Amino acid sequence: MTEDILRAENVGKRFGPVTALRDVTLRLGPGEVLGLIGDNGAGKSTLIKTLCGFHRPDSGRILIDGEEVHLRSVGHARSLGIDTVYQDLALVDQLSVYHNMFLNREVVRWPFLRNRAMRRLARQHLEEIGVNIPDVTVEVARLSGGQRQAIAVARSVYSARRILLLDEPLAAMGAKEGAQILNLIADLKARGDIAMILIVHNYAQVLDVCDRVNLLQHGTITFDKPTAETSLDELTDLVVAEYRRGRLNPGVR
Ligand SMILES: Nc1ncnc2c1ncn2[C@@H]1O[C@H](COP(=O)(O)OP(=O)(O)OP(=O)(O)O)[C@@H](O)[C@H]1O
Repeated sequence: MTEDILRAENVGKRFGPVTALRDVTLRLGPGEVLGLIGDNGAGKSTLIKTLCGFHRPDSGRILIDGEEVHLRSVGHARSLGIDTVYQDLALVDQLSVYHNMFLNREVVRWPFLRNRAMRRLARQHLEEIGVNIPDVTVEVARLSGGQRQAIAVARSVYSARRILLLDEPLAAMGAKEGAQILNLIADLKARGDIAMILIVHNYAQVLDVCDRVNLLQHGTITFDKPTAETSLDELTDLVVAEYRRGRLNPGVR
């Protein structure tokens, strides 16, 4: 069996009285695309933020290539090859599109930033993925939600080296932009050298682009199957059943 590139074992995370993650065990194989689904508040974002070094787990452990790591920060995780696209984006509103695309990895010929090169590369990257931003020098504050999302995804896709975590990359996207991002994820997957975990609410999209799917319920993974062995009906039934149970037994957290 190939070794998992990323693994969480019995990870727990609490926020005061709320148990956001309970005994989460998750694995990600090299080049694999894992879809993470679950109800609102199930703990999906908390799990991504724990795997990318933003939150420290209260219990359990995280392993990269079979070796336990203690992620100290997002920067530390990035240095180990884990890049993230957050739900709440982390673009700098006052900076231009191209500056945002190269944030923290500016093209420099010491001591000067190579603005012209960054503008050209930003234009080229966006064009390659079919995202239409007419002017890469405008501040991102002036762009639509979908365009901002596209820039955040494009930025990570071009800098990702081993593991890319995407928290709802398709939120705030129109159908066309969403399809472009899905194509981009499919292209990256075809390259075969980047493993991804993807939070997506649309199960048809999960089945389209992911190799395996995990369902998170009340902070625990309760379902883990290759997408080839499941269906839209099964995924929908799981969530409807959970919804019924949750409404009948509130406070199970
Ligand atoms: N920083 C925080 N402080 C306190 N509670 C938090 C914090 N982050 C998350 N939570 C709580 O942890 C639980 C899981 O939240 P999380 O955002 O991980 O869920 P989610 O599955 O990503 O939901 P959604 O699909 O709505 O984004 C929720 O009850 C949430 O209120």
